[in-house]
Amino acid sequence: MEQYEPLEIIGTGSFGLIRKVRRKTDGKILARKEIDYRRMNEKERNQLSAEFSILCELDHPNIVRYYGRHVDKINCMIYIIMEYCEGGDLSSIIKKCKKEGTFLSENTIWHFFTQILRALHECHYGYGKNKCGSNHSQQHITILHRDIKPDNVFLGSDNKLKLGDFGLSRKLNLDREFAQTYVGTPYYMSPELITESHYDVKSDIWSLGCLLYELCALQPPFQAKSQPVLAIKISAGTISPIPSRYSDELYNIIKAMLMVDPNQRPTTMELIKMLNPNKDTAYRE
Ligand SMILES: CN(C)CCCNS(=O)(=O)c1cccc(Nc2nc(OCC3CCCCC3)c3[nH]cnc3n2)c1
Repeated sequence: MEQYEPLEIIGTGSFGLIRKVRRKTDGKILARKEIDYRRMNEKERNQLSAEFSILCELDHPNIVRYYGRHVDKINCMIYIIMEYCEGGDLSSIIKKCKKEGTFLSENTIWHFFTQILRALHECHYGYGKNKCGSNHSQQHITILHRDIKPDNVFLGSDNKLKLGDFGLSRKLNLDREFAQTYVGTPYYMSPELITESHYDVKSDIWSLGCLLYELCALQPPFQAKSQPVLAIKISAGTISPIPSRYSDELYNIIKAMLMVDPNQRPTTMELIKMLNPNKDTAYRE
């Protein structure tokens, strides 16, 4: 018996669609990603199973919660059940500011940044939660999100930000090999991807820098009409100043994350310490 009542479609993507559903047992509203796996090639099927194994590891208040999955063999559909975020995505919030000619307050930007940073810290340095009973013990795993952008950050009903859509993420095994192929949003593509096409934790930091810049300026730091020109701007790494209403501290953190040399970019731990220099409990809830 289907335990979820389908409601309206929230949005569609390359994978299929995401729909609001109501759980019949307790009426809880959830989000369901619906994928027709007939249309998937081998690589996409592998990426999907990689996404599942990653979703099982992650359990954090600032990461979209994963409730489980169902395979409907008759209709060749795969369903991924996740937490529904009623506040919509950050890209909608940015669009609304642009339309109204308003800016986000510095407080709101720090509040948003701190939460996305905690989510990314969990991905980069968290311990697998093996919620799906996979064999490893509490072992350190590194998960690269690889597609951090305003469309993938949602506002939950607890008014907390949630990093979502690990559809392109990668689990790095212990020797931290580089994830080879890069996919994701060209705007937020890091310089090292343009040159050597290696992706690692510092590439997520670059994308986080682009996101923080866009929360301030309401537009990405690097823009161009064509990919080659965009690549040149990204490799040069020169950014226009953010609106003067924001503090130097905010601009300095953005500049640090947008250093062309990945080694000069801070890790999530260093960023957390910058945000809370005195307290050492910054990364705990
Ligand atoms: C780019 N957007 C403007 C698209 C319009 C759609 N509005 S919106 O701002 O995402 C929006 C509006 C209201 C509620 C929600 N809640 C929500 N959305 C998800 O995914 C959205 C989906 C992601 C892939 C691309 C298509 C959209 C969730 N995934 C897990 N929990 C989710 N909760 C989102």
